[in-house]
Amino acid sequence: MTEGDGDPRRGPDKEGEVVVAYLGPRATYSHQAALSLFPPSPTIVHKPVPTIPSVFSAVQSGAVNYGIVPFENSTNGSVVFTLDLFADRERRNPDVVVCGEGYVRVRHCLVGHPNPATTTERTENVNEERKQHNPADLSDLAHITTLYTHPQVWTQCTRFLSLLSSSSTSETIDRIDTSSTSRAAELVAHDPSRCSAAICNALAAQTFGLPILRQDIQDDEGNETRFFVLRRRDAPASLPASSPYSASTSSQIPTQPQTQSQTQEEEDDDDDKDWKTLVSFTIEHHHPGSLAQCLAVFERHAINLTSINTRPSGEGRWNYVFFVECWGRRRRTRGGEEGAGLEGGGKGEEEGPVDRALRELDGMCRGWRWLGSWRSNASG
Ligand SMILES: O=C(O)C(=O)C[C@]1(C(=O)O)C=C[C@@H](O)C=C1
Repeated sequence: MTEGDGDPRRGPDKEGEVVVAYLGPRATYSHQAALSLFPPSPTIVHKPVPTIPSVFSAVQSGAVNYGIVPFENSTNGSVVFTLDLFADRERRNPDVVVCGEGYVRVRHCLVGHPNPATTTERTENVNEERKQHNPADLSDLAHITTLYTHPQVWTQCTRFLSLLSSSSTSETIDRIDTSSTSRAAELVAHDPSRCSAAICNALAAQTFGLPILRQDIQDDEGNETRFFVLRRRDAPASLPASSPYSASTSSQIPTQPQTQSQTQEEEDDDDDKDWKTLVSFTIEHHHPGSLAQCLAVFERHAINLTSINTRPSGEGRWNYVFFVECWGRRRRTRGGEEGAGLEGGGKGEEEGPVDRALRELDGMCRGWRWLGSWRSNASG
């Protein structure tokens, strides 16, 4: 594996090189997603960038081939930073689409400098025993006055954080948001007061030379985050063959014998099963039923929705962009502008249910955007 230098303007230098941007610095959960979706090889460059917006802009500008962004967490839901970048109110990332997904187990640790008042060689053993026998005993963490982590993390660790607050000797423990969990560890490693701690993963603790004070502090043992792989819409639609999740390495979709009662939509659906699509649209808010009519389009084409999200559209108060994720894939992706008439078809690709649904949606909403279709990699 080669590590990039963190400059989002640095693009693919060598022919055949595939550059994958992720939220850095090293060891973030996004980095872990990047490593599992694009396993290290001489042609893969994993490139840390400082923020989630910089992952989008590196993909949009073509500085990198792919970008990895968190989309939702099993404990606390949607990653609003990512949704806002897809909502793209300022039209900064019009060409960014999703082309893959991956899941990462999220096991948080509290990392930081040990409490000098309770840390001698002898007391360390006592502390260890105390932690094992009574996990609620946090008296060795009484020196912590400031916590750093990514904003998505606080509500994944509510139980531990309330225990920590109630056993703290300081009046309040300040919580400071950071751009990523590894950045939190980096800040704590350089904190001369040694009274701060970060919530991050075990690899980040090791990377920044910090002891792990508590392990597995997330509320849910099975805590997991789903990440998207981004590409430019004019780049190849699939992940490189080296990715374990590329279409060429996934099991082929079995061809089902057509039964007499199978409709055209059901037949198309078989071809596109295992694929997911993300679409955003805006509606006329003052028309009763306009959202229901847009959603009914998917039902008419027998398309199962898997999630719905909203974000403020930025066009007046209480107006929203709706995000619909559904099973199936868009087959026709070339040509004109989204939401202002329909696009031309990809060569040799017949329309499928998603194409037909988008055609209908076009006449029903104010504006819409296809945000990508990809082969699902659901963790079950
Ligand atoms: O900060 C990181 O390590 C990230 O990769 C970001 C992120 C997120 O934004 O959801 C990813 C997974 C966890 O849910 C917490 C933080």
